[in-house]
Amino acid sequence: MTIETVHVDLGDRAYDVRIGRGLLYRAGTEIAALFGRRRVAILTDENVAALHLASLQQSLAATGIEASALVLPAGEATKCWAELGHAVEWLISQRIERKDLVVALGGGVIGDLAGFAAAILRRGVRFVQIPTSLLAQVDSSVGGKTGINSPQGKNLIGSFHQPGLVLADIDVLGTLEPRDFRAGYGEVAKYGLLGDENFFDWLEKAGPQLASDPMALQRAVRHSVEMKAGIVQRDETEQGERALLNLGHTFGHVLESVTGYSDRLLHGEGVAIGCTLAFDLSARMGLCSQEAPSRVAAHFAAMGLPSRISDIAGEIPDNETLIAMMGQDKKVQDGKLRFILARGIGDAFVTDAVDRDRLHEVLAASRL
Ligand SMILES: NC(=O)c1ccc[n+]([C@@H]2O[C@H](COP(=O)([O-])OP(=O)(O)OC[C@H]3O[C@@H](n4cnc5c(N)ncnc54)[C@H](O)[C@@H]3O)[C@@H](O)[C@H]2O)c1
Ligand SMILES: O=C(O)C(=O)C[C@@H](O)[C@H](O)[C@H](O)COP(=O)(O)O
Ligand SMILES: [Zn+2]
Repeated sequence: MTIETVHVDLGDRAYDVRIGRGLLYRAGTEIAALFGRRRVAILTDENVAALHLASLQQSLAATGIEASALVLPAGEATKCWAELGHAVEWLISQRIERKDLVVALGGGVIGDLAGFAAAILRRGVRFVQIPTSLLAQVDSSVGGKTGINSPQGKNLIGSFHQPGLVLADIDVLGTLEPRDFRAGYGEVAKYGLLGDENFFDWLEKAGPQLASDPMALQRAVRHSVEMKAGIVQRDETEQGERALLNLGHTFGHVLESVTGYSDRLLHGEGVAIGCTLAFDLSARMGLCSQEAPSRVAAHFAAMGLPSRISDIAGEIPDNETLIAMMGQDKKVQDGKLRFILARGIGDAFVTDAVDRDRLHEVLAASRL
């Protein structure tokens, strides 16, 4: 299987996303070819470090690149002020200069935190994404959204800072825990739901085999990255079309916040529930057929993903509280909630014309 390249054309911030097998072992060569032998500071988490850090370090050393590494705790709670401060102070202590490289080796948590650390260190240091989770390969490593969470809302602190290179090695996905693989799949399905019904049709057949079929997996990663790159190229800072990538997230982010950014609900699981709720809301508002939300929920169930609020263990605050918390969403304009709704599978759009009664109905039905 070949290594494929998706180019993200952002003018002087353009970069390549390289996708294929064995890329971790080629990281030193790929990085040296593009940036020369600059010093590298790797940020990673404890799970990824145990499995993949040595391979990256060997690859860099073999190319004559000097690298040091900081290992952070694994999990969503790491996207916080304390760990950001820890990472930035460590990078300063390593005397990382603007033209050196911060390398994010990990899932979306590490990518978001490392990218934000690189954005604010010395007002901007170059960085490379080496995404190791399915979610990070198909979504978070591309597009330059970086940041951390606030107890008041998800990703409320951050900046746009594009990577200079993304290396997505399909082989490293083989060590993911099944639950983390499934959660990442939530974002894969999102692409079909927001803009490509043919892709969703294919996923309905190929999805259950993805984890054991590297060719199908690479196709899913490449297609997702192509879709994201296209949207980001047209709307880098989310003035319009990019908000489509937020399908399911108005619901999902609030559910992540109220579950304390914990293992009770992973980001991709929140996206799966949120996408189902967005389709249910669309159907109740007469925008799409009643079959569409059933098809979405059935596919997530077939993939072992949750699709209802009642699938989350433990207490969830009442609907008034959830809707009040949606007021912190970054898509809010002039105090008005904006949602991504759909006319059908693969046909999403952004709107502030949301029927509050139907919103209550959707949330209530999802708890049954
Ligand atoms: N910036 C963006 O555009 C964007 C897009 C989507 C999601 N996100 C963010 O990404 C985060 C979720 O990312 P995630 O699902 O990757 O979570 P994560 O980074 O917590 O990774 C999930 C788990 O998998 C482990 N892991 C990662 N790679 C592994 C591997 N190869 N083998 C074994 N274990 C591995 C991690 O240690 C962790 O325990 C959320 O914070 C979300 O907000 C950002
Ligand atoms: O890249 C984007 O744009 C996205 O919205 C991708 C989402 O999957 C991702 O979770 C993103 O971090 C959410 O953005 P936010 O601005 O709502 O925090
Ligand atoms: Zn997401």
